[in-house]
Amino acid sequence: MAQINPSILSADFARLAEEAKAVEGADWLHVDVMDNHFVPNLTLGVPIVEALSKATDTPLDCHLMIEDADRWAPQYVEAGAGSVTFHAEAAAAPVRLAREIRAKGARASMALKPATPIEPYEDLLPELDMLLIMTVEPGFGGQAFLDIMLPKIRRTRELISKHGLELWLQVDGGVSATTIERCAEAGADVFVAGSAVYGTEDPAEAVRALRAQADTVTASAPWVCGH
Ligand SMILES: O=C(CO)[C@H](O)[C@H](O)COP(=O)(O)O
Repeated sequence: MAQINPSILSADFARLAEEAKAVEGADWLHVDVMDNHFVPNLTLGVPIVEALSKATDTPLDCHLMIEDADRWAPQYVEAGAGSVTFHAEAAAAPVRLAREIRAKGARASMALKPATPIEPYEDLLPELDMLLIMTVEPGFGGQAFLDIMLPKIRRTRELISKHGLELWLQVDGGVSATTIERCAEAGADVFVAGSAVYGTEDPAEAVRALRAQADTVTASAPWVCGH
């Protein structure tokens, strides 16, 4: 079954606890951590992740768009994140970092910006629980989906199948009712959606509708491993 992870980047930051509760049927809550260095935007850090983890039963999927990921990522596990995604472009030692995240008890995930190819990371895939392919340049919600990322999603799904891995394949950026099926057909099974969830009157219903839409594709996909 497809997973839908609402991105709190599109939520009301003055009411984060309520906004987290508004999507409690979601699989994970996607938390965008930005440092104004790795991306040209600044959001939140460890103390807010710690507070959010106490405010909701939905597990936190923390996406670190920050420099010096090796130093900071383990602190997000300690703050309560169930999954921590670091960027390949920001990690000095991605294998060591993924092992540290797993050893601390969270799922380890690595993200690729649009211009970063998957091929140099093929041998690292067994070290990861999830691979995130950015379908916009990271930094802001509400951007248009980059169709040119679909071949990379397809190639990544082929590598996952080739190695027989149970790795989740997440897409983030511009995911909506008009793009989610294309992502699912290409091989994604975890979908981050910001404005397509929080930009609606009923965020919980938006999550259900997106999941149902993605499931029309993933239900018959040969690569679904029943998560
Ligand atoms: O990581 C992100 C931006 O860097 C956000 O998660 C993403 O953009 C979600 O917003 P939307 O669904 O509106 O594109």
